[in-house]
Amino acid sequence: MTDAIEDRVESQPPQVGSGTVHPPKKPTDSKQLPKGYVLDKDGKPCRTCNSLLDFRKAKGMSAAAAAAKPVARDCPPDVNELGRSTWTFLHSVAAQYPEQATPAQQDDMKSFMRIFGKLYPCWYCAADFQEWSAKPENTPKVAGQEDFGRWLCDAHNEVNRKLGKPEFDCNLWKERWRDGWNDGRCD
Ligand SMILES: Cc1cc2nc3c(=O)[nH]c(=O)nc-3n(C[C@H](O)[C@H](O)[C@H](O)COP(=O)(O)OP(=O)(O)OC[C@H]3O[C@@H](n4cnc5c(N)ncnc54)[C@H](O)[C@@H]3O)c2cc1C
Repeated sequence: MTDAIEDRVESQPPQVGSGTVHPPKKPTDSKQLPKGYVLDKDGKPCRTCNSLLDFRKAKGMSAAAAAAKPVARDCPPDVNELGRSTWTFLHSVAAQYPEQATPAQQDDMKSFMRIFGKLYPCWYCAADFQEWSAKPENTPKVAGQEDFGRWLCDAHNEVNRKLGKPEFDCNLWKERWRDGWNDGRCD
């Protein structure tokens, strides 16, 4: 590992706009950044760490212009689109996971979640997820579909709580992600 990479990995990523937590390496004028705006590990604007609105404002657009500009569908995701797509993928993986997983499938799932936690492309989301799932009571439950689906629902609810969103009723995870709602609207 080169010095430059070591430095980047070991240094705390910068957060500006929420009050200076860690100064960016390439100084940015924090007064121009929206409150709570998160920079990437190199101190540059980070699209997958922020809402599109804040990303636009950080690039100098007024709040009104940022809100009024249409959202093109074929652009890189912001933190919300990335999150929605990722949860869709993860809950769908849970919905297809075997009811009783073999030891090899359980190992695969544990590895997958461990690597997922390292690679998720919103650095502070990934860090919080890794910290939560490293606690003994929160390690992935991979024995079978019900276990894993409920564990994932709990993980998602942890993020919902952090963001001040309502918790999802985990008794309903299969209706939401596997079978469709009992009222038939997904048929
Ligand atoms: C690992 C991870 C960590 C994240 N961390 C952050 C973060 O730190 N900060 C941040 O701003 N964003 C974070 N996000 C993104 C965030 O979770 C949301 O995806 C984003 O805010 C968009 O939310 P949403 O309201 O569209 O619905 P989402 O939360 O994306 O949910 C999509 C749909 O899933 C269903 N759902 C909701 N909760 C549950 C549940 N518990 N179990 C099963 N189904 C459920 C609902 O039908 C909902 O409409 C993270 C995403 C992931 C995958």
